[in-house]
Amino acid sequence: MSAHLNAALREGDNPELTEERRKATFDTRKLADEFFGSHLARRRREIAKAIDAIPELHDTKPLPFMTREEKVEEAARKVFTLSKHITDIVDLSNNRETQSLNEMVIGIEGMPISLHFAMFIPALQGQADDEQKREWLDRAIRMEIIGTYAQTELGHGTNLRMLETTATYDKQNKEFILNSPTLTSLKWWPGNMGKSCNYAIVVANLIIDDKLLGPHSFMVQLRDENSHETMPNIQIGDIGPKMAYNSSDNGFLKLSNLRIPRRNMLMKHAKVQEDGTYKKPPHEKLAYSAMVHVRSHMITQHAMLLAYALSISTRYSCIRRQGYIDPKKDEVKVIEYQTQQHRLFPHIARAYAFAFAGTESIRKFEIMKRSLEAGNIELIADLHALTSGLKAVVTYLAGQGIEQARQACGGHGYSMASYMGEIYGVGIAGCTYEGENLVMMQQLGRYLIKAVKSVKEGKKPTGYVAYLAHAGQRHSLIDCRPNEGYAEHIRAFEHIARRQTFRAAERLQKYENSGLSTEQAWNNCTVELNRASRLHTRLFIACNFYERVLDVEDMAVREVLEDLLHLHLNYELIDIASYALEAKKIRPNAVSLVDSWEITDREHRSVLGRRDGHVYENLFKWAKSSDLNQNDVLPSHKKHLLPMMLNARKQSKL
Ligand SMILES: CCC/C=C/C(=O)SCCNC(=O)CCNC(=O)[C@H](O)C(C)(C)COP(=O)([O-])OP(=O)([O-])OC[C@H]1O[C@@H](n2cnc3c(N)ncnc32)[C@H](O)[C@@H]1OP(=O)([O-])[O-]
Ligand SMILES: Cc1cc2nc3c(=O)[nH]c(=O)nc-3n(C[C@H](O)[C@H](O)[C@H](O)COP(=O)(O)OP(=O)(O)OC[C@H]3O[C@@H](n4cnc5c(N)ncnc54)[C@H](O)[C@@H]3O)c2cc1C
Repeated sequence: MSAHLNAALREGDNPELTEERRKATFDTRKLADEFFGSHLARRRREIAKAIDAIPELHDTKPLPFMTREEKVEEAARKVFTLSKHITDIVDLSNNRETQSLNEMVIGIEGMPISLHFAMFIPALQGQADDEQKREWLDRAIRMEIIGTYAQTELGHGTNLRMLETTATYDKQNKEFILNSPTLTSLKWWPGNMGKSCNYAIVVANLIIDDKLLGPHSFMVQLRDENSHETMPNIQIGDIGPKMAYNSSDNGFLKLSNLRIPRRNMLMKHAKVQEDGTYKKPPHEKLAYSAMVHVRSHMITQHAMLLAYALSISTRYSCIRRQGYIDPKKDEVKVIEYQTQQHRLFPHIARAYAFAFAGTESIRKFEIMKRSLEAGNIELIADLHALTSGLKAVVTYLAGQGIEQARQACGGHGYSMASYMGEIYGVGIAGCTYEGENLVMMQQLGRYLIKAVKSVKEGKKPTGYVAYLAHAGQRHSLIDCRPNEGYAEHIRAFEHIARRQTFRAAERLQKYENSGLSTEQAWNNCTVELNRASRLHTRLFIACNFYERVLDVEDMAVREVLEDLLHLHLNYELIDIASYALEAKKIRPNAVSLVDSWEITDREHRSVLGRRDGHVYENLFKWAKSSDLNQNDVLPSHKKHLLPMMLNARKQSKL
């Protein structure tokens, strides 16, 4: 490719990076079109330009230099400023555009209305009936009210059936009485609940006539709409600092026999009539729809966090020179080391693979939503299984990739100037929220076991589990030759996933036959089952990547994506079996592959990942701006250390 076509080339950049960009074999804009989809890629460029022109939307100082209070204030200031400009910049009905705007302006550390958009509005859309939507959804979209999703409690997050918050129906007054009967029943963790929100969808166990009917969703007003003071019978507050996400006020909530009208239970699916008659939802788990919504969107978000970390460390690896490969020549860029390439490139391939899988999971969610609107509940189980597996595998592997990217930056990677610590902290939170990863793996495990049972009954499952019914002709990878093309790799993947799934199913059967209870037998097999879920999900990601690459029209882009696909399939197979690895072809395109993510410096917030590559002068500038450098001698030094030393000196003179 001729250099002038590389959109990332600019005058005045660090020559080390310019040299890299001149080597690109493809147009980074065209690859960005594939990574994001051409509409979003174009819109992201327009959004970045619009933000450049509005100084109030820029960070007032680097976020790592701010205290928690300053971060919370900064996020609130930006949300307010954005509210004046947002409709000029993005189409509010487009989730991914709005998400990109948030990432560029506010960043990844949280903001006062994260949960409002991530769960409060989706829960209303999925669970409120038409009349309730008219009452709350429109106001929520206009941001007249700000809400959150309050489900997790101090004592229970995973096991939703044991939530202790109760909603008892009082027929006489046609009200629900919401109560937190114990310390462990306090709602704990909901984002923005501590200080920012004035409403919450509270998940509570419904009780009618002393009968426990399971978790249901209730609209609760937390604060006065004018004074923002806490409403009577409610206690709320912030749960304190966390590993990351410290711009967000995750909160606690205690409800003391709070009375709310009957119509505050979200009644699109389950219903409670005035006389207390209960109508079951058409699918038992429809009340969990907001979680499935978030899980299906988490895949692209975590692909992006991985992309942030990798573009920082790939660019930095091309300006960092250290050591020699040929002692007669200059010190080399650290990217030249085979180990550095091995450390970074498979994760670059994964970032692309995850982004494509994320686009697919969002597409599947939209299809399920439309079919549900038409009264069809068939797709719910498939989507729950798919998103449970993807959420768990992608958040875990992305976290590993971010940590490798940090280590690839050496000492400077440990400074917050790189921003790696925050990206990692935010990334790994995804392993826990929206369902702890190992628990979500078991949800997919249940689905796989059912599929095995149906294969054994002579049926042919369809969709993502169809491969379980294919007779595995080969029993060992020894027969598998990579020169038969990528389809052969996929078959090897299928073979490994199928073998593990059958192994787990057989072990489960053995324990069940031995007289153990279903639950005990299940617990004895969960390591094997989770392994099967992990392999199944990695097969899905690989397969989706393969099919996606076949669709690419631009030949230069297709070629580089095929290089990544080749690396991905081999690396993943090595990770799950033993196989050959080929990473050298990626080297000339390394910087351009990360440039294609078109992450702006404003969005990166990283000195090491600067697009222009001028790292060292800016690291020095960064260090000088530390609060600790504002005084030559720190007050704390004068107060504690200096007297200590003076005292020691005095003592030694005695
Ligand atoms: C920005 C984000 C901030 C973060 C926010 C949060 O974290 S918010 C808080 C996030 N919190 C969490 O994420 C909490 C995580 N915990 C949970 O989601 C659930 O309690 C559970 C899924 C672990 C178990 O639930 P359980 O004990 O009720 O169920 P079970 O295991 O006995 O299975 C029974 C059947 O139900 C099926 N099924 C289950 N879920 C779904 C679904 N969504 N759809 C469809 N189906 C579903 C399952 O497949 C099984 O089907 P089968 O095989 O019988 O045909
Ligand atoms: C940053 C962040 C934001 C959050 N935001 C929200 C929010 O907005 N709203 C909200 O309601 N909640 C929120 N949460 C809470 C979150 O959803 C829960 O913490 C999460 O679902 C995990 O549940 P837990 O804390 O009960 O973990 P636990 O279940 O206590 O997990 C502890 C360990 O037990 C294991 N374990 C538990 N059950 C099983 C099982 N059945 N089989 C095998 N192993 C098991 C897990 O694998 C894990 O190793 C947030 C959490 C975080 C970290």
